[in-house]
Amino acid sequence: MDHIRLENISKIYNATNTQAQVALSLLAEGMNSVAVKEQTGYSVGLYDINLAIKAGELHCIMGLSGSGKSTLIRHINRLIDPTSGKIWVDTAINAQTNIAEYDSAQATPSAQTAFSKYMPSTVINILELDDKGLQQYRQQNVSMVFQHFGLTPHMTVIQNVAYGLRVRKMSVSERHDIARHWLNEVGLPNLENSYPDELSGGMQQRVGLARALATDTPILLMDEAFSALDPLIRSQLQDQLLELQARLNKTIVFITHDIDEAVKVGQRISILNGGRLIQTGTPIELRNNPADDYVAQFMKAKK
Ligand SMILES: Nc1ncnc2c1ncn2[C@@H]1O[C@H](COP(=O)(O)OP(=O)(O)OP(=O)(O)O)[C@@H](O)[C@H]1O
Repeated sequence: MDHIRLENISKIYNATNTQAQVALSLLAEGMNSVAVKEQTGYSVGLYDINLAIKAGELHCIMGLSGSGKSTLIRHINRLIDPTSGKIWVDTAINAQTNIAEYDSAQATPSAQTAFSKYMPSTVINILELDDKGLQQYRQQNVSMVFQHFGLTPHMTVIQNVAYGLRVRKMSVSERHDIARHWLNEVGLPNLENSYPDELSGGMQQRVGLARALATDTPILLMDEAFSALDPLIRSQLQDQLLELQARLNKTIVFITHDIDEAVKVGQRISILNGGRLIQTGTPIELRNNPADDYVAQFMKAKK
């Protein structure tokens, strides 16, 4: 069952719609994003991305610097709006959904038609949301873990973790109970009254993870979340994420430029190059059947 589907998503930065059409036409003719930038002056974030992310999968987005990874993930919570395309999200899916049951209850002849034909009321194009709808979508469906943690320095650890719950009409003690639970889950009990700068990088990112998990959203976006950490700590957090994912069953979109990390944590990996989606597959599919040299080089670089 698809949870998120990007349909013909393109993003041309700093261009009006008319200006962007010039860049899009060149891209449609096969010109690469560097040449398009040289010729038009516009940066290509993404071009014609079609990608379905399944409910409950940990999906890695891989690619070199500038390939469009951050641009892609930021479309899913609409920190960035595309130049063109649609973004479908099934808002009926939550982490508690028994995906197997849900799947068999839906007649799904193909992934392509499942969204529009069989789940019309819960599958929404998030680009059509108004401000209130967008706020609600963000609160209920999607949370994010950032590369540089993004913690608020003057708040204690527990206040940081409970922060996302403030918008829900919950008492402080309720919010703190939930925050305490998640701090425990990420292996950080007894640090609730510390401040972020008293913690190591690895601990700060555990707080970032606990904060994202505390909101109980079904979609978790992780943008190079472990990239700033030492290899050993990074590996521990990868293990912890896999262990949590096995229990929580969230849909996780995980950006990394490290193929070893992608192969370790990703059930499927999508590889971007110059704003284009080159290939999506399991690590084994990518290794055995790379779509081009770029993918082959990545898979060869794997330790
Ligand atoms: N705000 C912006 N204005 C103009 N161009 C941008 C902007 N953000 C990104 N770009 C361009 O879009 C392309 C994709 O950038 P993006 O940051 O999505 O790539 P990335 O794969 O996440 O890179 P990195 O690994 O370095 O973070 C790049 O050419 C970049 O220069």
